[in-house]
Amino acid sequence: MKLHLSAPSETLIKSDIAITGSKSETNRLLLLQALFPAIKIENLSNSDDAQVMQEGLQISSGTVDIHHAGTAMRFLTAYFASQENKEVTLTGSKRMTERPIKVLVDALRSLGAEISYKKDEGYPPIAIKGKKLTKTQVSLPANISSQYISALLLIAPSLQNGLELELVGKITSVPYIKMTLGLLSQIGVESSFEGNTIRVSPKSEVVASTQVVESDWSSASYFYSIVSLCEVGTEISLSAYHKDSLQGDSVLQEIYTHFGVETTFEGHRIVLKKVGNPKDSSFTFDLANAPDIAQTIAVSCYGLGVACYMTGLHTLKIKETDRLEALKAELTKLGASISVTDKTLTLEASQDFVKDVAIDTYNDHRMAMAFAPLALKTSLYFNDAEVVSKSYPDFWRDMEKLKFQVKTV
Ligand SMILES: O=C(O)C1=C[C@@H](OP(=O)(O)O)[C@@H](O)[C@H](O)C1
Ligand SMILES: C=C(OP(=O)(O)O)C(=O)O
Repeated sequence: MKLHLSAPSETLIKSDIAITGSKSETNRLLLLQALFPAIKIENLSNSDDAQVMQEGLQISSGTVDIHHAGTAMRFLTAYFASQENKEVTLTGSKRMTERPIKVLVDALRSLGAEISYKKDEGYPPIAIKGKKLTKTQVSLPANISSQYISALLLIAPSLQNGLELELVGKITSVPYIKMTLGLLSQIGVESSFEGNTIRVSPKSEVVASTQVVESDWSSASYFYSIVSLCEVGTEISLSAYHKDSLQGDSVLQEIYTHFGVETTFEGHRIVLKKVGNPKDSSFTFDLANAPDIAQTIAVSCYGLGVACYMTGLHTLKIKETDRLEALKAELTKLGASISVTDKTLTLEASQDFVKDVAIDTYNDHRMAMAFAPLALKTSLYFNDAEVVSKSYPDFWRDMEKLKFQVKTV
């Protein structure tokens, strides 16, 4: 589906949007629910990634296709490896077969798991014969993806003696590890995270509880970007959020103050208000703790005509696409001066927006959604605009609620 997107006729926006549950929290809780059926979940993410996770958890044998969902791939690998009577092949989209899984497979094998590669060593598809995992200690590199660590932590309470993880190297995407431990704590599982060691206690059953998923902060990022590019006075409210979020992307509240966006809580709604212009002409951000909002911020900076230098982007190359190269290609088409390394991005200040560029989305939901706010500066086309469903199926409908003109072409 190709879309044409142009700005609302009025760029002083006042609107309310409801966002569904965090896909990261949802996919963790779905796995925990499979291990501990006393858990009930509310405000589930309606994303494709949560859907494939739910479907995957129903299967006991045969092939599970998790499409583009990184968390589902990694979390289900650990789950099936620890389930004695299940035997599956886990596969996914072409891109998924290029996203590394060796660190997790090695760690699970060292715990006693039986996993083999069906094609390329180190990458999906993988065949898993579930087994009772009896070892209790494992050491793994922590600088490639935190999802490997979260996957092990999620199955840890179901192992007879719990698990001790030794994290080697610089730990990346730390808030996602803390989110996993936070959710374990919410269901009554004890853990500790000191230095490079994480310990999780075993738990044979949990007390029945209803876990209400907080809405997705990564999805909120696109509205932060929109508000930053609108007139002073613009106000968008989003539901439902907490001040004490488990999601690292809630750092948006702080980051967007630099671009004149103020966040206030009204009960469980956040109100994003444009109160002024960017405080500087050049910004530096380290996004090692919040990699999923890098694209949003880069495009906001371009739209605002400010320069930015971003570090901590080493995980971007192995996500839905090589996000650094994709950002470079699409921003360059729009007229930007941008350079990237394998972990940084440098954008020069400029405000020359080429009109009606067709943004390529590279099977990456965040490429589409991150560029959409730029329609406030110049009209754009989006190729394969349906990619948004990976995390936010209602995205284009919500853009229409804000009175953006969304036309299928
Ligand atoms: O655990 C999670 O839910 C996630 C962890 C992050 O991945 P990395 O740890 O690979 O950076 C993030 O990019 C991804 O969207 C979701
Ligand atoms: C990187 C992402 O997802 P995943 O790794 O779970 O595919 C994302 O949603 O930005």
